[in-house]
Amino acid sequence: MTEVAESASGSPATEPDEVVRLRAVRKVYGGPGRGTAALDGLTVGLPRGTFTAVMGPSGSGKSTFLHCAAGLERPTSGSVRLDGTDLGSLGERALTRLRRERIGFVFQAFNLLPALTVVDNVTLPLRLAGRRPDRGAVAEVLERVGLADRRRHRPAELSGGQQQRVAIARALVTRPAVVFGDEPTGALDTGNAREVLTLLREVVAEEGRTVVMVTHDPVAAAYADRVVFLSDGRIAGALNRPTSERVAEWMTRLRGERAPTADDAGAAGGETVRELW
Ligand SMILES: Nc1ncnc2c1ncn2[C@@H]1O[C@H](COP(=O)(O)OP(=O)(O)OP(=O)(O)O)[C@@H](O)[C@H]1O
Repeated sequence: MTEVAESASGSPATEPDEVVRLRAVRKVYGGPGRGTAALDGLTVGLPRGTFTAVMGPSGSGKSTFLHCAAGLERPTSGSVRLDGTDLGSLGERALTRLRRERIGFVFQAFNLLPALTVVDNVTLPLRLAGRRPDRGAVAEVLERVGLADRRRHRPAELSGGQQQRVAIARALVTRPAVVFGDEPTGALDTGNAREVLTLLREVVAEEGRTVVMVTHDPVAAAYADRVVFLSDGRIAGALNRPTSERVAEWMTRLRGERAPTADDAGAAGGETVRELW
């Protein structure tokens, strides 16, 4: 986890190297002035080389956050920077190119093409981007996800956990600035989920990749360096070095009548929003 060095004045001496920065992001479906805001002025930064889990009650804005951060949806107002690029300044084609080249996605459904072999599924994003897959890089990524001996298999010949590892290899093969996961373990049994989460942890710890994962599962969230909690489209708080028990406590409070207070954050070993952002 990147720590921000404090100067004598108490302000950060150096900015953490942030891969993603959302500033005052608001997203209103159905147009401004109508409906409620799925994101309501959200400001958050995600340091490079960290694993962040995003949690919150149903409807709190997790998917909308992920979609805005990854350039899949445009905010109604506010800004999103990804790896130094202001996404709002990009037209549709440039945004599509940035998504292909700088972002990896892993979803709950593995979204593999059934007719293609493992290696062809993994290299698809490169080929779509008009790049020739580098054999060494592909072999390396298959080795990383433990599927070097399955390269000629088709998805139907693999377990769910193996299929999700193919999807992770596909997300990693472009060496993206950030990998976004939307419930990546939601369709897996406990053992396969643990394998996939361990793999995500390893690519962060050993390769310095940045992973951001939406999850409903406190056990999954405990694999992250930090859990960011959303409530009603806002940041409700965050936990560094989370345990599943503390994450579950936070979720219980967030599902209750009131949002956690600074006292709750202290009691749960968490940090208040002000301390983090
Ligand atoms: N395309 C859409 N059109 C209209 N409203 C939407 C759309 N997508 C999301 N919303 C609304 O925005 C709010 C936030 O939704 P979002 O899917 O981001 O929440 P979530 O935390 O991911 O929920 P869940 O855990 O149930 O998946 C909800 O009130 C939802 O109904």
